[in-house]
Amino acid sequence: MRILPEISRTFGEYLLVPNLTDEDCTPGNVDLSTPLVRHPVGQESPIRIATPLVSAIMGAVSSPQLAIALAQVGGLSFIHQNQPIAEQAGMVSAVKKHKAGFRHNDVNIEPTATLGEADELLRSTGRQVVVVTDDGTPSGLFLGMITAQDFNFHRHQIGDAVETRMRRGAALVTGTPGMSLTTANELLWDSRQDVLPLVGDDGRVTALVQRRDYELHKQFSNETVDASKQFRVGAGVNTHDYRERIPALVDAGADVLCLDSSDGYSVWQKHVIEFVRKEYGDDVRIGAGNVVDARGFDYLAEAGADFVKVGIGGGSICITRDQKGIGRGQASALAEIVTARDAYAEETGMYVPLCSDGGVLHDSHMAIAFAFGADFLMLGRYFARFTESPAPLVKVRGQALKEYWGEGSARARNVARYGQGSELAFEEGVDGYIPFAGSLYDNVKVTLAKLRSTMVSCGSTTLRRFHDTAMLVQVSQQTFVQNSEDIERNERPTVV
Ligand SMILES: NC(=O)C1=CN([C@@H]2O[C@H](COP(=O)(O)OP(=O)(O)OC[C@H]3O[C@@H](n4cnc5c(N)ncnc54)[C@H](O)[C@@H]3O)[C@@H](O)[C@H]2O)C=CC1
Ligand SMILES: O=c1[nH]c(=O)c2[nH+]cn([C@@H]3O[C@H](COP(=O)(O)O)[C@@H](O)[C@H]3O)c2[nH]1
Ligand SMILES: [K+]
Repeated sequence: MRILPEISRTFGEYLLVPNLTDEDCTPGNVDLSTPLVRHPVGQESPIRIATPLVSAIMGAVSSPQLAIALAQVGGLSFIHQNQPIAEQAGMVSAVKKHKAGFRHNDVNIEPTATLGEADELLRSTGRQVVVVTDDGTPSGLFLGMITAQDFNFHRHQIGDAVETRMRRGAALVTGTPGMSLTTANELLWDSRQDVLPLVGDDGRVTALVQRRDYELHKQFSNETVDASKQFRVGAGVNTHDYRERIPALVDAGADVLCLDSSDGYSVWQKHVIEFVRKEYGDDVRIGAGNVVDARGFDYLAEAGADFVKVGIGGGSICITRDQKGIGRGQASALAEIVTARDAYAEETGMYVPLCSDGGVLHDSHMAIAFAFGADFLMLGRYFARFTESPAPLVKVRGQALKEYWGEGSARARNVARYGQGSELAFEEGVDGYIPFAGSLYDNVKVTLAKLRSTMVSCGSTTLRRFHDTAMLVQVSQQTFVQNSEDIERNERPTVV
């Protein structure tokens, strides 16, 4: 037995002390881009992301819709692996089919369906338009489009047919498959339509170009896309069915894989990385974890992991520390592993990025994690709160909430991992609710503005410099209560 000579610390126990801010150090000059996968020191990582945030490998968090939104703002999602292989591969390919600027046509309805059904489809998918095809499928013949502006239940009956209100194909301006995005956008603006369908010679819709996407593209010019302008997407894998799951995900177009486990310091993870290298060389990138000390990092880096994920028991839905008694404060774990990462880079010439996973409760914790030296952050609770997450939105006593459950909870039905048949021996996660926070686009914008502002106060315009020069101080509990304890909060609505 050995006891580490330290107290295990979390993000909330630290504050940053500002450094000198000079004329060039402005929020507009801050570059938040970061390497995602291993690369020789001094060279570019083969995959970089402009926004250093990735969504957790969780059923309540990472769906195609969230993955597309997050890629639009420069981050990356990891589609969860706690589902049949074909379903996960289907989600990956749904993201890949969504070329930036060109939306995959996947929400369709028959002309004889009711306006009530069209309304439900618009709401449940969060889309602006439903494409009407003769058989209601994406491969049916294009007949027209229906949007929320085309009907109103004060004027029209819920049971009226879609064909009574849809805009007919003949009256719409359409584009042709293969046209450039610039041409398509020109047509869209000339037509004054919100959506331009691209219709092939066979009368089928291949893609949609939306005005909202154009505006988003202008707003977020740092989309995470591959060489053919398709959004990048990651996928979780496990150490059990990887021989079948990995080839299916690679075929579906996954850009990067990540082992999803509470404990990555195992020979099982080494076997999976070896499998990937043998089958695909460096063409397929795979992150590994989670670990909480330098031994775990060195083992996975040596095994060839493309990035290493840090964090055991720090997640908002985690009960691993109670159930198994394993874990470590996220700040302490990161501090040790950052040193190991830099030593490994020095010795081998290979930089293996670190992902800090879990435990971000406030936006300020993100800044602390980057100051400690994380290359990017994986977030569960943060993204589950948004409109785009797959978690159901519910109302409890008038408050809008999103459901959020851990991958180790009974709800996730992650029974295979324990190798104990259909009985889940014990739970390792919570199944609960968190306050609904609105759209990912609005929230990420505010979060990144805060991060830029913190970095400016600390005199840094890059994450690396921020880490190299950050001065952190450990605080007493009293520091947080002292300045607001006798103020009654004025409950004005705020952006979370
Ligand atoms: N980050 C965290 O603190 C935590 C995360 N979770 C999440 O819960 C989910 C499940 O995680 P785990 O329970 O760690 O799943 P896991 O599948 O990695 O491990 C479950 C058990 O199976 C064993 N095992 C793994 N591969 C094996 C193989 N090929 N042959 C024989 N035995 C093997 C492991 O040693 C372990 O005892 C993941 O989504 C994870 O992210 C759960 C708890 C904590
Ligand atoms: O103890 C746990 N039981 C679970 O059921 C569970 N599910 C996910 N995770 C881990 O938590 C991370 C997300 O954490 P946050 O919500 O704090 O962002 C995730 O990224 C995971 O690392 C779990 N941990
Ligand atoms: K272990």
